[in-house]
Amino acid sequence: MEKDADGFYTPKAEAAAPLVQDENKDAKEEEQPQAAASSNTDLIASTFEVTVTLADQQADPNSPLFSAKTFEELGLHQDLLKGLYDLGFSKPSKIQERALPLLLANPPQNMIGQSQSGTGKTAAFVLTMLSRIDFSKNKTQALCLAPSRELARQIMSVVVAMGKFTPVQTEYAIKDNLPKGASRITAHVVVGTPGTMTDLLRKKIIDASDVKVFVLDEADNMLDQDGLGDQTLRVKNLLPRTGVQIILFSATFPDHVRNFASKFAPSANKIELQREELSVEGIRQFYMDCKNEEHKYDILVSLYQLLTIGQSIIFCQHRHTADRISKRMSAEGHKVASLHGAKDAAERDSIIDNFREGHEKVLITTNVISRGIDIMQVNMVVNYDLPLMNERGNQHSNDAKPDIETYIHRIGRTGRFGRKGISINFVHDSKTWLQMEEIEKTLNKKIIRIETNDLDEMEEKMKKALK
Ligand SMILES: Nc1ncnc2c1ncn2[C@@H]1O[C@H](COP(=O)(O)OP(=O)(O)OP(=O)(O)O)[C@@H](O)[C@H]1O
Repeated sequence: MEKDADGFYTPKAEAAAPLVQDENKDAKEEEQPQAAASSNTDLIASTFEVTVTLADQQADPNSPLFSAKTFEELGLHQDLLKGLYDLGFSKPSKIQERALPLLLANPPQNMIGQSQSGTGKTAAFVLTMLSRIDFSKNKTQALCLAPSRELARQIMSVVVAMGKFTPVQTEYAIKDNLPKGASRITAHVVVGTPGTMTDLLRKKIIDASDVKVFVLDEADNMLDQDGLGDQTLRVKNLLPRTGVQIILFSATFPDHVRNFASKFAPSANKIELQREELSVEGIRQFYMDCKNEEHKYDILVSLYQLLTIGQSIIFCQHRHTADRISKRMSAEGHKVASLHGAKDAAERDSIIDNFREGHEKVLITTNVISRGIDIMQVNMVVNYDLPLMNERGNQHSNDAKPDIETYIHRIGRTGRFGRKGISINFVHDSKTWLQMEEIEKTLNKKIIRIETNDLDEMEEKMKKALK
C-alpha cells in the first residue's frame, strides 16, 4: 500500500484481496524475512478463544477476510511495517489478527474489542490511528483516552515508536504537560486523560473538526458511570457527529457497561472473551493466610528477597496504606517506591519511569496503575489489599464485594505477552476469605495456598511457577 497523492496512508478495502489469496495459498504462518530476529512473538501461545460478532450480520466472522496471519496482509504502509519490525514484532498476536482487518477496512467501522491483559491491544488501535492519518494536514485526526497519565504516556510511547518512520506529530492531553500559554494543538494524534482532553477541546486548543478516530483504552473503566463515564461522554460530544471511528478496547467488559458501550460505539464489530477465559494462563495465582493486618506487613517484608528477583507491584486499596508501608519498609532499609494519585505530576512521571527502567524493583501503589501498564520484567503482583467495589460505603461494610475486573487488571501487570508471572493475595480475616473465594469462583481458577511460615517452600513454589 502506498501513500496517495494527498499523502494519505490508506488502509484500502483492497487489502482484502491479497488476504484471501495468502490464506488459501498457505495456511502456515510464515516467518517474515524483514522481521527482527529478536522477536518474542512465539511467546504468545494463543490458548484463549474470542467470539467475533460483525456489525454486518450477513458477513461470516470466520471468513479469512477477517483474520490476518501477517502484518503484510493487512496492507499497512511500509513505514508502519518498518516501525513494527523495529519494535521486534514479526507477526500479529491473536487480537491483532482478528481486530486489525476489521479496524482497517473501509468504510471505517466502530469496534468493541476484548482480549486478555498483555495480548497486544495497544498495537491494534495505534496502528489504526496511524493508518488513518493524512500526514499532509497539520490537523488533529486521532484522539486516544486512557484512565491514568501513566497509561497515556505509555500509549504515547507506542505511537511514537510505531510511527517512528512516519511524519506523525503527537501531543499530550494530560495535566501539567502542555507548554505554558499553548493556544493551539495541531498534532495528528493527541493522547490523554478525559478531564484535560475535555478542557482542551472546550477551549478550542484542540480543533476536533478533522478527528476521524477516537479510541478509548480500558474502555469499560472509561465508560463506567461511577467513574470516568461522564467525562468521556463529554469528550465524545465535542467531536464531529459523523465520520469518527470509535474504538473501545479492554480486557474486561462487565455487563453493566456493555449496553452503554454499544450505544457509545453504535453498530460496532465486536470481539469478546468468555468469562472463564478472562484470566491469563501464565499467571499462577496464590494466597497467603495472614493472621491480621499487622501480619500482612511482616509477610510482605519477609517476601522482599523474592519480590526483587524480578520486579514487583504491590497493590493497596488506599493511598495512605501505600505511603505507610513504603515509608516503613524504607525506614527498615528496604528499597521500595510508592506511587499514587495524590503525588504531583512530575513526581508520578519520575517514579514510573524509574520503575520502568528497572532502577526500582518494588513499587507500592493503588489502583491508579492497575490497568494497562506494560513492564515485561514484572513477574510478581501482590494484592496487599484485595480490590473492592467502589460503591459508596461498600469498602468498609461487612459484605464489601470484590472488584473482579480490577483483580483481573491488577494481576495482568505480570504474565505479559505469554510470559510467566505470579500473583499473591493476602487474606487475613473471614471477610477477606469470602472475598477471595468469590474471585476464585467467578474466574473459575484455583488460587493456591502458600504457607506464611515456610520461606523455603514459598521460594520453591514461586520459582517453579515462574519456570
Ligand atoms: N505482535 C507482537 N509481537 C511482539 N510483541 C508484541 C506484539 N504485540 C504486542 N506485543 C507486546 O506485548 C506486550 C503487551 O501488549 P499491550 O500492552 O498492548 O497489551 P494489552 O492487551 O493492551 O494489555 P492490557 O489489557 O494489560 O492493557 C507489549 O510489551 C507489546 O510490545
